[in-house]
Amino acid sequence: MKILKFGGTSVGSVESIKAVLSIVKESYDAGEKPLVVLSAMSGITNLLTKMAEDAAEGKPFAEDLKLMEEKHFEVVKKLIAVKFQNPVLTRLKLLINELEDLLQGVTALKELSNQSKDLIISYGERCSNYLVSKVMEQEIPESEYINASYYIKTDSNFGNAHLNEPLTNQLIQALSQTHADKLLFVTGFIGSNEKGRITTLGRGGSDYTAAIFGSVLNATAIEIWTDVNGMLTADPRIVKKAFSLPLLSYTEAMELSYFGAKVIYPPTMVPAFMKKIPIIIRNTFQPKFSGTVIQFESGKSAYPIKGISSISEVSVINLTGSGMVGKSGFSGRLFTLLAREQINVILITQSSSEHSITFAVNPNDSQKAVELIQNEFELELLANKLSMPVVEGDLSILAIVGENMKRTPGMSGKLFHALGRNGINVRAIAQGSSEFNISVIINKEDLSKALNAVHDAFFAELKKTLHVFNIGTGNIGSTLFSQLNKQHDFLEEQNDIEIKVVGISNSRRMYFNEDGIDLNSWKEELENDGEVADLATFISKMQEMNLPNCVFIDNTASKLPSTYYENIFQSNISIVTCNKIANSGDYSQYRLLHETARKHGVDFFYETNVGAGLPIVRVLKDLMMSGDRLLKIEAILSGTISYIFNNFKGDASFYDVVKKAQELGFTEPDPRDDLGGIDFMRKMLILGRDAGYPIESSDVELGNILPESCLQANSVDEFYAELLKADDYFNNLKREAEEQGKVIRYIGSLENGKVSISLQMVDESHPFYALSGSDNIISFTTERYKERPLVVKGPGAGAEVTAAGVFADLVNVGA
Ligand SMILES: NC(=O)c1ccc[n+]([C@@H]2O[C@H](COP(=O)([O-])OP(=O)(O)OC[C@H]3O[C@@H](n4cnc5c(N)ncnc54)[C@H](O)[C@@H]3O)[C@@H](O)[C@H]2O)c1
Ligand SMILES: N[C@@H](CCO)C(=O)O
Ligand code: NA
Repeated sequence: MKILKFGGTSVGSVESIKAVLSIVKESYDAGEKPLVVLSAMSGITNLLTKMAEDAAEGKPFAEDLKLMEEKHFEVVKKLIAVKFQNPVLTRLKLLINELEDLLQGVTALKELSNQSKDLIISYGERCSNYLVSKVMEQEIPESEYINASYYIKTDSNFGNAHLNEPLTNQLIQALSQTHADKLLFVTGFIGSNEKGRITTLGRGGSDYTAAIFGSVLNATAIEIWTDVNGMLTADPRIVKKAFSLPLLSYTEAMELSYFGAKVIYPPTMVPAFMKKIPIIIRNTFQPKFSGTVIQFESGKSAYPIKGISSISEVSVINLTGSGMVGKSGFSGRLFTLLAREQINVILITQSSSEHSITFAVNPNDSQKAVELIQNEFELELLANKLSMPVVEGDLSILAIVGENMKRTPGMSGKLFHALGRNGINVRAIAQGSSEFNISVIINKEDLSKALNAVHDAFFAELKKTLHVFNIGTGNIGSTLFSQLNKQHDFLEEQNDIEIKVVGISNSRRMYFNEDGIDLNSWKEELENDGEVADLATFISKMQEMNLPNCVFIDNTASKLPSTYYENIFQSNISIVTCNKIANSGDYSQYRLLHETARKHGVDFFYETNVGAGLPIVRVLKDLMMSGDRLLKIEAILSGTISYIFNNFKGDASFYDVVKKAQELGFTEPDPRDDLGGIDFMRKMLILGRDAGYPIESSDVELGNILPESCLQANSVDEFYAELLKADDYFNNLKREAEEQGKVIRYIGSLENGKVSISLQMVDESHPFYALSGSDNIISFTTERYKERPLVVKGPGAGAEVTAAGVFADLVNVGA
C-alpha cells in the first residue's frame, strides 16, 4: 500500500482538489490501495489561529468564520452533484457551528489555552478531509473520512505533542483491519491525549501523520504531494539553473532541508526512515513529473554533490580566550547551556590554535546567547581568561551537500576556488564530521552571487546547451529551423552554445527526441515518427522531460499557446515568441506573465513582436532600464501596409499588391489582421506597456484604411473578393495623395500613454515620407533623446528577418 499526503496548496481550491482526486483515483485504479492524508485547505490553519487569538482578545471573528465556511461550501457546490449536496453541507455547517461555540467560549473566558487552540485548529483538517472524502465518494463509494485523533495517541504537550507509539500502532493496525477495503481520507496534523482531548503534532505535522501511518502499515512508499517539482539543486528563486533532483538519501535530504529547502521537515520523516520506506516528493500540479525519491541509499549521480543550500540570515558569535576556549569541558559547558535554553546552534567552527570558537545562531537568538554566556562564564570573564563575546550580523550560510563528497577529493578546493574567483570573502568554514556537507559563512550581500557561482562550479557543463521546444512550423518556424541548421557548427565552435531542438509541433502533428531532432529532416520525422498534435500534451511532456536550459518557442499566431505561458514559466522554462497575442491581450495578463517569468528567474523574450528582427523592444527596454523617460513614440510598424503603399503606384491594383505582400511572407496568416490595423495596434500596445503604461486595446484610437465592405468580410476569401471590388476606393485615395504631392502612410503614435493609429498623407518634409519596401520606422523621443529622437529603421516583416530575430532572442536566453 501507498500513503499519499497532500499539503494545503493541493487542497487549496476547486481546481487543485480536482487534481488531487485524479491522482488518488489513478492510484486506486492501479490497485495501489492508497491511504490519503490531507492538510487543511491552504490559509485555513492561519485563519483558525487568527480567529482563536482574536476571540481571546474579545475581537470579532464572525467574518473570518464566514470566509472559512464559504471556502468549503464552494467546493461542495462545484464538485458534488446537487442531489448529494445537502447532507454534506449540513455536516460541514454542524462543524462550523461547533467551532463558533468554541470561539464564543474563548471570547467569554478571555483566555486561550494551548488545549483550546489545538481543538480549534483541528477543524481545518477535519473539514478538508471530510469534504474531499465526500467528493471522492461519488466516484469511489469505498471512500471514508477518518478523524486521526482517534488513532494517533500522544502525550498532553498541546501544540507539539509527542507520540505514544505502542498505543498508536495498535489502533492503526486495528483500523486497517476493520477498514481493509476502504479508501481512507485521514486528517493530518492531529492526535489526542489519553483523555481523548485533541492535540496537534507541531511543525510539518501532516507529513508526520503520513510517516506514522506509512510506518505502521509498512507502506511501499510515502508520496508527499506539494506544489514544487521535488527538491532542487538550489533555491530556484536565486539560482536560475537549479534543477530538480531525481534521487537523494535520507541523510542528504536532512542536510539539504536543514539549510533551507523547505519542501519537507525531516524530523517528521523519521518513522519512515526507520523502516526504510521511500519518500517521494511530487507536484500535484504536474503529476506526470516523477519528482524526487528520498531513500536509504544515496545512489549514483553524475555530479559529485547533490545540492547547495543556504540560510540567508545568521549571526555569528566569536569567543576567544587564551586560557579557556578549547580546553576540554569548555565547549561542553557552552553548548549544553545553549541547548538547555533552546538556542539552536546552526554551525560551529574552531580555529586550530583552539583559542577561539565561532558559532552561528538565528539572529533573534544572538542577544540572549551573549547574556547567557556572560552569566555562565562570569568568573572567567572577570579573570580575563575569556574575552567578551563578539556578535556579527548580516551573514549567511552556504552549504554543499552530498554523500559522494566523501569519496571525491578536491571538493572543498572547488568550492573555495569558485568563491574566491568571484571575490566572495569566506568568514568561517565547517565540515560536518560525516563529510556530507561543507558549510561556509559569507556576507549576506554575497549570497546570491555565491550560490550561482558555486552552482556553476559543481553543476554546469562548460558548454551551454539549450533545449528547444518549438511550436509553429509555418513561415517563421520552418525558416528558423533552416537558420539554426546552418549556424549549428559555428555556434558550437565559436560560442560554446549548442542548440538542440527536442520537441516540434504544428497544429497537426508533434514529435519529440531528447537527443535533438535532425534539422535536415525534421519534416519527415514529424510526419512519420510523430504523433497527433495536442498542445496540452506537448507542454506536459516538455515539463516531464525536465531538461536544463529549456526554452519554449511559440512561432504560431494562435491564442491557445498563450494560455499556457504562466504554467510554463512556473516550471522554470523560458519563452521566446514572435506571437504577439500573449503580450497584447488584457493588461493584467501581460503583467502576470512578466511577473511570473521574473519570479521564476526565467527569460521572456519577444523582440519580433515589434518590427520583426529590428532591435526595437530591446532598445526601449535598455532606455527604460537606464533611467530614461519616454516622451513620445511615432512609428510605422506594419511591414505589410508599408509594402502596400510603397508599391501601390502606377497601374498596380490594390488587390494585386496585397496578394503580393502575402506571397512575400509579410502578412499575418490572416491578412485582415494587418489591413484592419489589429496587428499594428498590438505592437503599439506592447511598446506602451513596456514603457510602463497600463493600456488596454480599448484605449487605442484606431483609424481605418479599409472600406466598410472589406471590414465586414467573414472569411479571408470573402475579404479578398471584397477587396477586388474596392479598387475605386483605393485609387481615389492614391489620386488624392498624388495631387497634393504626398504619400500615404499608416502612422502610430504614443504620447502620455495615449495610443492612436491613423492613415495620413505626408509630404516630403515628413521624416516618414521616404520609406521603401516593407520598412518599419520608429522614433523614440525621450528625456535624453529630446532634440533629435532615436530612430530605428529597416525591414520590419518577412520570414528571414523575423526568424533571425527569434534566433537572436534564443541565444540570449540564460545569458
Ligand atoms: N511574417 C512576419 O513577418 C512576422 C513578423 C513578426 C512576427 N510574426 C509572427 O509569426 C507568427 C507565425 O507567423 P507565420 O507566418 O509563420 O504563420 P503560419 O501560418 O505560416 O504558421 C503558423 C504555424 O503555427 C501552427 N499552429 C497553429 N496553432 C497551433 C497550435 N495550437 N499548436 C501547435 N502549432 C500550431 C500551424 O500549424 C503553423 O505551423 C505569427 O504570430 C506572426 O504574428 C510574423
Ligand atoms: N504582419 C506583420 C509582420 C511583422 O510583425 C507586418 O506586416 O508587419
Ligand atoms: Na523587433
